[in-house]
Amino acid sequence: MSDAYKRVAGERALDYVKDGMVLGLGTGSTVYYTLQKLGRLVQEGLQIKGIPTSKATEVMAKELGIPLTNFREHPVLDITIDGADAVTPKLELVKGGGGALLREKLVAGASKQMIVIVDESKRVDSFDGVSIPVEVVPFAVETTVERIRALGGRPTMRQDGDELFVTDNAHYIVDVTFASVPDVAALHDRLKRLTGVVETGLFPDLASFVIVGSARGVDVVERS
Ligand SMILES: O=C[C@H](O)[C@H](O)[C@H](O)COP(=O)(O)O
Repeated sequence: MSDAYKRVAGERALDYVKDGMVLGLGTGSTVYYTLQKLGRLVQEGLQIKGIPTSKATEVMAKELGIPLTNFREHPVLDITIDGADAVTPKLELVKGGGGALLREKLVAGASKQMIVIVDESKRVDSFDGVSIPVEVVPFAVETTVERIRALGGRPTMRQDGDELFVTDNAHYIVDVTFASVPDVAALHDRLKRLTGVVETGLFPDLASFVIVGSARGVDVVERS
């Protein structure tokens, strides 16, 4: 059922899209449904341009005939539509399950609005024990992992089969859990201060609202 919930949320986000907009195109299995419908709308005449948040999304958008642009031409985007791995009632997000967190954060941060699309399984009360992706440089990665451990995290290097997972930006991902995350922004800041950390998958304040797909249809959740 989760795919049906992803579809309903992913498609609903397009109700907010209008002719002439520049869109941030997120990454993942929920955005998949947004892209499929966006491709159909473009074929029917909708005039938009997109900036993809990953190579995978770029490939899919091109296959679907969605016109693409870049930051040089459009440094400010109207709306980014993207998924998430976990969402709290304050609309704090964990992202990066697909490894695209760095470009996703750059694109969302340059957008007037970020619409997050999830199925209801992504709603959590807190990030206690939730796996948080952290993008790190390969050089001295062992040291960076130990520094993350020293902050109280339980880090695991993300694998891709027998190899380490490599992001679109040629970095690694460390998936980290913390037993208790009382302050999401503070944890992001502590991780970000480590020299080997490029970016974290914690998005404390970027979501404008969240569209949640469930058996009830869709709920639009505002920050509480
Ligand atoms: O790196 C991947 C992204 O942050 C995704 O948006 C996130 O992992 C959610 O993906 P999905 O919609 O496949 O659950």
